[in-house]
Order: sequence, then C-alpha cells, then structure tokens
Amino acid sequence: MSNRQDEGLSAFARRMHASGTNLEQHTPNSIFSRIPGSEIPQHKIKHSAKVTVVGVGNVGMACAQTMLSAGLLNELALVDVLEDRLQGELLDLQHSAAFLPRVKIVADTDYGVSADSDICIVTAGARQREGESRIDLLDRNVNLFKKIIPELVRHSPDTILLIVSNPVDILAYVSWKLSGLPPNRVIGSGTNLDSSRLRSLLADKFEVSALNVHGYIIGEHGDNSVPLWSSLSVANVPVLNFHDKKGVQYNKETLEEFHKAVVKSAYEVIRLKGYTSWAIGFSVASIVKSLLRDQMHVHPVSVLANSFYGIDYDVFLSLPAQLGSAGVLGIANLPITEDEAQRLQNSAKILRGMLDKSKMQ
Ligand SMILES: NC(=O)C1=CN([C@@H]2O[C@H](COP(=O)(O)OP(=O)(O)OC[C@H]3O[C@@H](n4cnc5c(N)ncnc54)[C@H](O)[C@@H]3O)[C@@H](O)[C@H]2O)C=CC1
Ligand SMILES: CC(=O)C(=O)O
Repeated sequence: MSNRQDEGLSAFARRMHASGTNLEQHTPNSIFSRIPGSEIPQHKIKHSAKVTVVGVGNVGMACAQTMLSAGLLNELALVDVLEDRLQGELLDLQHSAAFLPRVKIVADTDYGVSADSDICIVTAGARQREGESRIDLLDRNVNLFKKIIPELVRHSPDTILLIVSNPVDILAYVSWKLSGLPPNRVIGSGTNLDSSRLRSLLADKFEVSALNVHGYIIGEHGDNSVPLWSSLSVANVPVLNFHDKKGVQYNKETLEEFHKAVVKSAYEVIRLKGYTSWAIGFSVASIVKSLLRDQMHVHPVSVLANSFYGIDYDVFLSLPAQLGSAGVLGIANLPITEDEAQRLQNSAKILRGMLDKSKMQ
C-alpha cells in the first residue's frame, strides 16, 4: 500500500473512531454494513407488484399518482377510514385507465383489500397545521398506528413497511416495534425529501441538474436534520471551501444558509398551500422503485440506526441506505467529520428522548 493510501486510511480510521464507530464492522473496504437482525437478502426484481397506500389524503394520493405514472405497479390498494373519500379517489384514478399500463386498483376501509402487498405505505393521520411542528403530531398518530400496523402485517406478513406520516422517524420506530418485522423491512421516507430539497437549491445556485448534485442530509427528517457538507459535491467537484467566480466561498457558514432554507421550506409550503404533497410523492415513488426493481440504489431514509455512526441505542433516523427487493440491504460507511458525527448524535438523542416520553420503548 502506498503512503498516500496509508494516510487516507488513517484519516478515515481517525474520523470513524472520533464518531465512536466500531471499526471491525465498518472497514474501509466494506462500503455497506448490514443492520444487525436483518434477513439475508434474496434478490428478485418484482415484475408483478402490489402496493397498498393507507391514507388517501394529499400525500397518499400524490404517492399513488406518482407510482402509477411511473408504471411501477400491477395492483394498487387504497385504505382509509373515510368511505366516500376513498370511493371518490378510487373512481377518479380508475378513470385514468386509458392513459396507463393496465393496473388493478382497489379500495376499502377493510384491510383485507391490502392482502399480499409487496410494500405498504402509511400516510394516514394528522398533518401539521400552520405553526405546528412534526413532533406535535406524535400522540395522535401513534394511537392510529397501533391499529393500522398490526392489520397491515396480518394481511401481508412478507411486506416491506414504508412509513411517511409524521413524525416519520418516530413512527417508523413505532411501526418496527408494533409489526415484529426484521429491521430491513421497516423504512421511513426520512430525509430522502430533505436531501432533494437541498439538491434542488444547489442545482439552482450552480445552474446544473439536481441529478449532478451529490450529497445527503441525514438524521431526523425536518428540524434537527444533519447536512453532510464534507461529502457534498457538484459533478464530483467538492462544494465545501469552493470559491466561485464572484469570490463567494462555500464554507460551513455560507452552506448553513442552504440548510436553514431546507428546514424552513416545508413550513413555507404549508403556510402557502396548507400541506406538502408533490415532492414527497416523488420521493416515495423513487424509494418504491428501488425496492421493487431491486436497484441497490442508495437513499437517505429512516432505518434502525443502532450500531452505526457511533449510535448505540435503538432509534430510527436517516442514514445512506442501499435499497433492494429485500428492503434495506446495507448502510453506507460514509466517513463523516467530528462535527457532523456530533450533530447526528444530537439528532439521535432528541428522537430517543421523544420515544422515551411517548412510552414506546
Ligand atoms: N415524511 C414526510 O416527508 C412527509 C410527511 N407528511 C405527513 O403525511 C401525513 C399525511 O398528510 P396529508 O396527506 O397531507 O394529510 P391528510 O389530512 O390530507 O390525509 C390524511 C388521511 O389519513 C386518513 N386517516 C386518518 N386516520 C386514519 C386511520 N386510522 N386509518 C386510515 N386512514 C386514516 C384521513 O382520513 C385522511 O384521508 C401527515 O402526518 C403529514 O405530516 C407530509 C408530507 C411529507
Ligand atoms: C410535512 C413534511 O414533513 C415535509 O414536507 O417535509
């Protein structure tokens, strides 16, 4: 090994050590590590897929519409407690049949309709009113989940649960506990959306496609999320400490303004239109595509984080996770700075504190 490589590895080891990460599990030549307690992945591309969406409100229907437009499904089941709303949405979607590949769409208040789903997406429950935080929804939505999750798993024991309702990280943890499923099959949509918001802002700034902005926001979805400036790049050019032609330096302070804008953006959309829907619909469809098509694509999504990045207790938060037909295939061992590790620890502690308060041990 050359001195240069040696130096690189030592720097990596120092950073991982600083973040409290177990180096035996996270060696530099293993890019991904499995979540302890996960199933051994069986890879299969699902050409005949059934997905259930629970909650046919703004978010549920945006998810349904985006997945149908992307041609990802053979069968879509909708579940809600509001019978008329459910039937109205069912008919409205069925009327799009002439414009879509053939898809069976069914809807009922009874969970029997969800039987044998490959993925169950939960968007049911209260949403933020103007001025409310995501955490304010906790008690209302935990109570709904106590009914919803056991019903879904009873009818689809082999399913993957994809949680979207807020507070998403806490509800993903609650769903894992209520379902009894292995951790690879419970995912929260997490910061896949926050990361897209950041990438779209930087894409505008640098006049480039957001597809060429590479970077993650991890941790809690929303207020205490953690931007990873150290690995952010545009077309593989590192952004941290980049000087543009106008003399603007993208140091931590200037980049933090982008993160503040990301955190504010959901509140801003809610203030303007009452709820957010389109971006989360696309975010969910991108996750569903990676799962059903066994794409092994990496998404920052909410997963059981115990044993990663120095976190040594049960909590769900977003980490860069490789997704395939078995759900979460592995977590990327991304080198992060001490400052980023510290922020992630804070995010984890806040979420764990909420779980302790909500008595969901
Ligand atoms: N994770 C994320 O990035 C995002 C999460 N959200 C969250 O998604 C959730 C849904 O938001 P919206 O669709 O705007 O709300 P909404 O009020 O439009 O829809 C909620 C739906 O859930 C249904 N519902 C309520 N209790 C139910 C139960 N026990 N079983 C089945 N269905 C039930 C309601 O009848 C309603 O149709 C909220 O918690 C919101 O905060 C919203 C945007 C982004
Ligand atoms: C509501 C919400 O969680 C979001 O749009 O980020």
